[in-house]
Amino acid sequence: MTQSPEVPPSHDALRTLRVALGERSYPIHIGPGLLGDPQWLTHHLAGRQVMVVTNETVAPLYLEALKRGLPDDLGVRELVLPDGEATKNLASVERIWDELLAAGFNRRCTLIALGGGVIGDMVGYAAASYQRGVAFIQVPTTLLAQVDSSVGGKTGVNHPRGKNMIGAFWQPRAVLIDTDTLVSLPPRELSAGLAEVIKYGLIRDADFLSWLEERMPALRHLDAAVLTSAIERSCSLKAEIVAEDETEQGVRALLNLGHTFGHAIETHQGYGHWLHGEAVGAGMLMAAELSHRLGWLTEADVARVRAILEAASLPLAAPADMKAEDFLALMRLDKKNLDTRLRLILLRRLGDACIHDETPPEVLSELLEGFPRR
Ligand SMILES: NC(=O)c1ccc[n+]([C@@H]2O[C@H](COP(=O)([O-])OP(=O)(O)OC[C@H]3O[C@@H](n4cnc5c(N)ncnc54)[C@H](O)[C@@H]3O)[C@@H](O)[C@H]2O)c1
Ligand SMILES: O=C(O)C(=O)C[C@@H](O)[C@H](O)[C@H](O)COP(=O)(O)O
Ligand SMILES: [Zn+2]
Repeated sequence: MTQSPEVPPSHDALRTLRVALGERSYPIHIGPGLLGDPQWLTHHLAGRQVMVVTNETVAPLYLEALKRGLPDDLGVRELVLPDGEATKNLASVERIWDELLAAGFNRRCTLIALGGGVIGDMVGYAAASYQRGVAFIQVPTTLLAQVDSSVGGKTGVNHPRGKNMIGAFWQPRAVLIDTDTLVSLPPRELSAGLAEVIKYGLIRDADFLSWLEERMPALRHLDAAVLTSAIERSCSLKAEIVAEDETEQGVRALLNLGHTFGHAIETHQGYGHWLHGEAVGAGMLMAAELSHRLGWLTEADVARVRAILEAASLPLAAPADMKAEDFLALMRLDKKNLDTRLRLILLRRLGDACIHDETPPEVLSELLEGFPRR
């Protein structure tokens, strides 16, 4: 991951990072006012057939601005889907396939995902599967999508029995992060995004964790400079991990801290009641508590995890209607598991995560039974 020479001198506030994946490498442009500026999107189009896919919340806010950043003579197609995690399913992907076929799109088409992680994951999967793979560009408009889901090429949809169970690794051609889009983001969604930002500090960067602890009020007040630095650091850490292990054979699994518990919560709730970031927030506290029970984190470490999650206004308890057995049944289906062992991402220290498949079942059960409910 390097600073790219593509940064034009006119954009002082602009940063460009690179995800280094050989011939599939791509830039992540980060800065204010990028939507609508023709120099960022045009260059990454595969050909003249372009479809922007977004949702009914994001379209009125940013679709026109995005289209101003595309050549006038393209006749860009638009598809506006319903909003919500509950729509992240194959039926929505089928709608995208149908529109592409109806418009006569061929293998040189480009899909542009404009929205949060739900749109990004679904459009990425539609791109991965349409005619066995076409180009796509991520234009993430939530904090969560800007720091996490738009980078790294995990695409897919939920199944009623399990989160993200159907999908593919398929990298975008570019990621365009216009930080101005965060001004319209509801506070609850901002907090959800902060969960994934905190995750990077917990798994790999203790200095970043301390930096975040000091700046949580500024982040929650949408301080542009602080938010941009947090986005840049998060993308940089994720790009580094993805470049090392694109298809999660090893180190990439660390990005799943809190997710084994969090995905169980989302699936149990039927998707969309708890936000992904909220479920991951509670899941990271569960992982921290378990790491303490295994003798790795101190009580003071766990208190720090709880405090930063609380400062980000994230839940510190699991759903009231979820029993330990509900967690265990869903966790057994987790994609990280090999054979019959549960594989969890735990913390040896703050800033140092590990993959662990030897948690004694009674220790896990005690954690699940004793963890607070709300
Ligand atoms: N592929 C990955 O690596 C990866 C990583 C993390 C999360 N995810 C997935 O991402 C999804 C969560 O993404 P999310 O948190 O962005 O949720 P989301 O896509 O549902 O967006 C959250 C809400 O914000 C709205 N919205 C989007 N941009 C807005 C803006 N600028 N102003 C106002 N409202 C806006 C959306 O319409 C939606 O209502 C989950 O499905 C999760 O599994 C994937
Ligand atoms: O990019 C990754 O790798 C991640 O695990 C990032 C996670 O934040 C994200 O929620 C991802 O979609 C989870 O992937 P899954 O393979 O556990 O479904
Ligand atoms: Zn996540």
